[in-house]
Amino acid sequence: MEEVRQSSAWVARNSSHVTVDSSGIEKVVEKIKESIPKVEWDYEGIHYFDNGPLTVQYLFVLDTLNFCFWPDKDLNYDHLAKGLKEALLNDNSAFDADRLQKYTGPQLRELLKWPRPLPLEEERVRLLHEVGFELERSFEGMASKLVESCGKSAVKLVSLITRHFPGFRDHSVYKGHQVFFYKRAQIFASDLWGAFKGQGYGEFNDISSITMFADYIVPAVLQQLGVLKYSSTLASIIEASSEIGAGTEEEVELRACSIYAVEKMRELLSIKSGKQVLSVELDLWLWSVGVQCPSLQHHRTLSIYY
Ligand SMILES: Nc1nc2c(c(CN[C@H]3C=C[C@H](O)[C@@H]3O)cn2[C@@H]2O[C@H](COP(=O)(O)O)[C@@H](O)[C@H]2O)c(=O)[nH]1
Repeated sequence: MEEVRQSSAWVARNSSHVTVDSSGIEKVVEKIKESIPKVEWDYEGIHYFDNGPLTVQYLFVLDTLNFCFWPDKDLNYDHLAKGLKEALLNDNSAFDADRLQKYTGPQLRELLKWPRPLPLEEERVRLLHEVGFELERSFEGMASKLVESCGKSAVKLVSLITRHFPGFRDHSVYKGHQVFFYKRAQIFASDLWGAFKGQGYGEFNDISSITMFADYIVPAVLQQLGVLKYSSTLASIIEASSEIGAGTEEEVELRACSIYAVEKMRELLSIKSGKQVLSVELDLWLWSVGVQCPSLQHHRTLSIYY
C-alpha cells in the first residue's frame, strides 16, 4: 500500500483546499492515548458470517457494492450489509458466480428489499457482472480462491483484486500525479481480517500496511475533530450539500488528506502509547463515530469507489 501512502502524502503537501492540522492531530492523540478506542468489527450485528468460504463470497459482493448511498437519504451501508445477508440466508447460491453475472437492476433492488431504484444502480449491476465473470474465469467462481492465492498478504490481495477487477481501480490524477486510494479493495481485506478475527481467511501478516478507507464519512469526522481544515469555499460547498465532482482537486484532497492524517495520527499514537496502532483500527473508530452522528455534513461525490 506504499503507493497509497506516498501519493496521498504528495497531495497533502501540495493541497489547495484542505490542510492537515498537526496541532489538531496532537490534541486528538493526547485525548485518546491512555485508552485507545477499539470498535469491534460488526459491532452493529448486521453482517453474514459462517466462518467459511461463503462468508468470503458475501464480503466480496458487499465490498463490490459498498459505495455511494447518500443520494437516497434513507439508504445507508447497513441496508446493504443486512440485505445481502438476508438474501444469502434465503438462498445460499444467490452469490454464485453465474448468478452474479445475471442480476438486473430490479432484481438487485428486490434482493435488497429496496422499494425504488438504488443510487447508481446500473453501475452496481455492471460491477456485479464484472465480479461474477472474472471470479468464474480466474478463481473457480470463488472469492475464497482469490484470498487463498495471496499467501496471507493483504498487499498482495489488494494488488490481485485491482489487477483482475477494473471496478476496484480506485485512483485519480491530481495536478498531473496519479493518486491511489483503493478503498473498496482495502476494506475487503480489512473486512476479512475483522470477520475472521485475524484467523483463516482473515489472517494477514501485513495488516498494518492497509491505510484508512477514504470514504465520505471519515473526512467529515476528521474535520469535526480539527484534524482537517477546509478552505472557506470548500466548507460552504459541503454545508450547502452541493455536489463535488469526482476527480476534482477538492475531492482528491478530501480523500488523500484523510489518509495522510490517519497515518500521522497512527504514528504519533504509537510513539505516545508505546503500542502498535493500526490504521484499520483508527478507521473503524472514526467511521463509527461518524455514522452515529446524524448531523454530520459530508461531501457529496457521485462515485463508484466509495
Ligand atoms: N472508512 C470507512 N468507510 C466505511 C466503512 C463501512 C462499513 N464497515 C463495516 C466493517 C465493520 C464494521 O462493523 C462496519 O459495518 C462503510 N463505509 C463507507 O461509509 C459510507 C457509507 O456511509 P452511510 O451512507 O452513512 O451508510 C460509504 O462511503 C461506505 O463505503 C468503514 O468501516 N470505514
